[in-house]
Amino acid sequence: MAEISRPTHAVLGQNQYGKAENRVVKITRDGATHHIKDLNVSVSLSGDMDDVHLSGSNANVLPTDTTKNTVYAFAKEHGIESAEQFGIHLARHFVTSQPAIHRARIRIEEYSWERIEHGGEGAHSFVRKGQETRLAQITHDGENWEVVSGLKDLTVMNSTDSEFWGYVKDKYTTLPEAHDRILATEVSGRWRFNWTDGEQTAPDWDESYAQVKKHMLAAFAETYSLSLQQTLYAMGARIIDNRGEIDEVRFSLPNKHHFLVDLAPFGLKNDTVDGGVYFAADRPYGLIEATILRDGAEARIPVDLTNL
Ligand SMILES: O=c1[nH]c(=O)c2[nH]c(=O)[nH]c2[nH]1
Repeated sequence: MAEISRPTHAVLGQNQYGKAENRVVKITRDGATHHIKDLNVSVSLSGDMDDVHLSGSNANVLPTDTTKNTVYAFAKEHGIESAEQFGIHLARHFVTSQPAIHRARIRIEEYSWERIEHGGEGAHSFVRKGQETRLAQITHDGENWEVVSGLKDLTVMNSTDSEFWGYVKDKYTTLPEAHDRILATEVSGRWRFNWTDGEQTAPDWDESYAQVKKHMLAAFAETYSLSLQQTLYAMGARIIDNRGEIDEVRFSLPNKHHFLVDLAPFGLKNDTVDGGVYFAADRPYGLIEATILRDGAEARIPVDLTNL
């Protein structure tokens, strides 16, 4: 092979590779009753990959095509118990079976389906749930594990019990103070587990997810809100206080503004008191983001959740 000359001033930095967005749908048959797991799995591997970048030798490269095949083969051979468990299994496989691969990161989006209830035969018809997308990211370096679970696109609204006033006013401030407003957001959240040692019993991933979502929604509903920031903190703190397996929570919450429409030109009074008519603005939107940590824990979830 011809030696490729190296640029003199260039040094290879962080690199990773793998097959992104493997869409895998697994049907499990239990007689006439079927079950669906519908995932989007992205594999990212790193390790001794200098040669492939610097000299073009592929001797250490497990093809991305193989990583794709592994995702499908594992779904068939081992099934998909939960996104987290499937990701752990894949990450362990890549790191332990390939000497040149020292770190595997598996990202999974899970789309949920619910059964179509009908009078006919069989239980094999489903409708895609329009609610949130469940997320999981599993990282393994041969020794430690990091599992971050989450969700996105969970839209929630409180039609009262929200105020926003007492804020700083400068010469550009026009926002009227609100003593009864709509509070709506599309929750994007991530939470990091303190399970890092593969020898220790792993959490029940599905139960944990269900409980985190329950606490998050209960805190949203039950918090009398003086700002979306306050509601966000209440949501995160409630998770930390109720779920001992979680050390860190991060939220990115767009404030989905609802503005009372001025109906005075039509002789109509429009206020919140007797049920208002609102304009639901899609942009621009306030964007409120924060991390809530267990006391003493280290922040590891990226600040920008689009990077996870
Ligand atoms: O809950 C809110 N937090 C803000 O920081 C803010 N800023 C704003 O204009 N409206 C709101 N609402």
